[in-house]
Amino acid sequence: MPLGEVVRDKSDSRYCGVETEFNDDMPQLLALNINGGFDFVVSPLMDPSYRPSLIVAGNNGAGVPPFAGSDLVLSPSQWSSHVVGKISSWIDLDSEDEILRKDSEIALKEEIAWASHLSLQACLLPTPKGASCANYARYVNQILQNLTNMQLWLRIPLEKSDNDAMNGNSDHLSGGQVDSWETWNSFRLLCEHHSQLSIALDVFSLPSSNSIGRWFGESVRAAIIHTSSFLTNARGYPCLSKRHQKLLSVFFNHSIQAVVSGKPEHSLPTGSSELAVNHIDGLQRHPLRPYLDYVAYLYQRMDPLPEQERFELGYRDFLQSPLQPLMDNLEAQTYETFEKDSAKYIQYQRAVSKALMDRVPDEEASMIITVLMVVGAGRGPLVRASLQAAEETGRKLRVYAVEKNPNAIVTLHSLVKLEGWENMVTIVSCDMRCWDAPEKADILVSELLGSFGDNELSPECVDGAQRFVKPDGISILSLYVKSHKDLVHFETTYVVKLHRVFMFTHPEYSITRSNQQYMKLQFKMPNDTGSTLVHGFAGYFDATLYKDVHLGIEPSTATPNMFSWFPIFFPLRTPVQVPPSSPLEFHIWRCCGSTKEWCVTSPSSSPIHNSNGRSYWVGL
Ligand SMILES: C[S@@+](CC[C@H](N)C(=O)[O-])C[C@H]1O[C@@H](n2cnc3c(N)ncnc32)[C@H](O)[C@@H]1O
Repeated sequence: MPLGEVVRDKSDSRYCGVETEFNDDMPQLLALNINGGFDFVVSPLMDPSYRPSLIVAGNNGAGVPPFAGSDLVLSPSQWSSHVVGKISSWIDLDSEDEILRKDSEIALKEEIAWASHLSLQACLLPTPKGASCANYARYVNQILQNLTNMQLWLRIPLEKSDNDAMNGNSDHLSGGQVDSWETWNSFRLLCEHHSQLSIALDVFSLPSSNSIGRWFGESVRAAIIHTSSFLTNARGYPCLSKRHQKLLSVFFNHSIQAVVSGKPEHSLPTGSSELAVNHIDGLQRHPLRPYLDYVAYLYQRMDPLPEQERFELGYRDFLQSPLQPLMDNLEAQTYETFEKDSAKYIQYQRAVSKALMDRVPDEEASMIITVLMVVGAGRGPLVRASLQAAEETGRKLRVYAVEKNPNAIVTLHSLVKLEGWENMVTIVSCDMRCWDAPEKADILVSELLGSFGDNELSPECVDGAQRFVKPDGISILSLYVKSHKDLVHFETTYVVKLHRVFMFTHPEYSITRSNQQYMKLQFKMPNDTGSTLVHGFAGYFDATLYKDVHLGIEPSTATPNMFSWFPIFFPLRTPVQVPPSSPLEFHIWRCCGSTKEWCVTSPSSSPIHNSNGRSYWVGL
């Protein structure tokens, strides 16, 4: 699907389109570009000289808008897979000139209606012309209410002047400063963040990295790269600066497609193979082919997506309710997903091995039996990891597998039989908080962490189980911290440092530790970022299983290739706009039963979210 998600793969080249001029011979235009190697064309749908007022005045209302051919010139699948409609760029719905404004209103609706008739997947809307775009946004908003599947890509130049470099050609901000993000932000706010409104970024020279970073939190669908942005390499071929190259890789990583635009600006050296092969299968070589080849080269040289990221592709930016493993009984499918995450169990096995060696000296390995309890055993992967640790360290183990889900217990029983663990493993079908253990444990193994560490069943359930750990016993998980990061997008590597929020240790016998906690965090926006819109906060955890063996998803120390946990997202009901250099103050409370409440107090106050756990709580 040329206009669909870009799945990075060496065999997949469906990522690059081309912007074309008006051409009423659509079959020829398409053939030239598709045979020339492009995946889709961004093409005007209507003669650019058309103005509704002229037709109505001159033809007594009988005129037919001069569209690029009829719908019959291409097949429905060609229209929808290979054409992005480019809405006329003269359109200016906020013009002071009333005739132009009226013409713009009519033409915009006509062109969008035609594009819908053709079932195009997307239309490129022209860049808002002035500081005010209210009428343009009003019309687009009306259109969005009635669109079925089509996406509207608002064309926005990637530009932001530095504070001191006033740029006289600004059409966005007072005082001559340009920050095109502001234009986009105001437009999408007027359209209430409609999910079918997205962005096509026009890339010329590049602003600061911090300000570019904001765009990766937005729904950018295409990056339009102009031939004038290309440099010339030693062999005379077009190439991009290092910063542009890096930007393009990040675009590809965010499934943003490239579109080459403009006239060829590189006359290739005489005798080059490009010039020699100017006919392929009887067709003229595409004049923009060297630009496409260069973009293709950048795409192809990227490493293929790692297995884990491939697995996670379908989950990108998809909000899921956290699991409730105590209140609900998890399903087989969920356990199966956990069990595929071998990175997690390898860490547990390492931690149990270290604990066993600390607990039992080599000389006594054959005489001492260590009592290990897995609480929340599910279908047994931690039991298996523990037994493997015993085998690899030559220690003897007696395992209790405690699980409250009766369905998982069925699997545990058949696993024990199948693996011949009958003499080593006792299955206990019960809630760990009320189990009357027949003996005390040397090692307690648990894994009841949520994405934010404490937002599932730790620490409450694990606290409930520590009754049956020997006073000098070991808890594997022994410590976990949760950290916070402000966020505009799940994949954004954002510019502020992570902060530590809450910390829990196990076993915990101190009566002074309260599971109810409060933290105020202050983030400061860098001053070259421009304004940002904060939609919420991401939460991560990092856990020490035992000594130096850790497990976590906090990005700077994340356990490689582990996919059981995605970050948690604390949304803000209304996004908060944060000016550059301004502090962003966030408060979070951990209340009874791990319920969270949160709010922002600077630069402006939000309501307290999830007051009294009214919307989300963990059933304990
Ligand atoms: C996140 S799952 C992990 C399962 C298993 N350790 C794994 O890695 O696949 C947590 C398990 O703990 C169980 N559980 C939750 N609360 C429990 C409780 N209070 N007592 C016993 N089991 C509990 C759930 O039924 C679930 O099987």
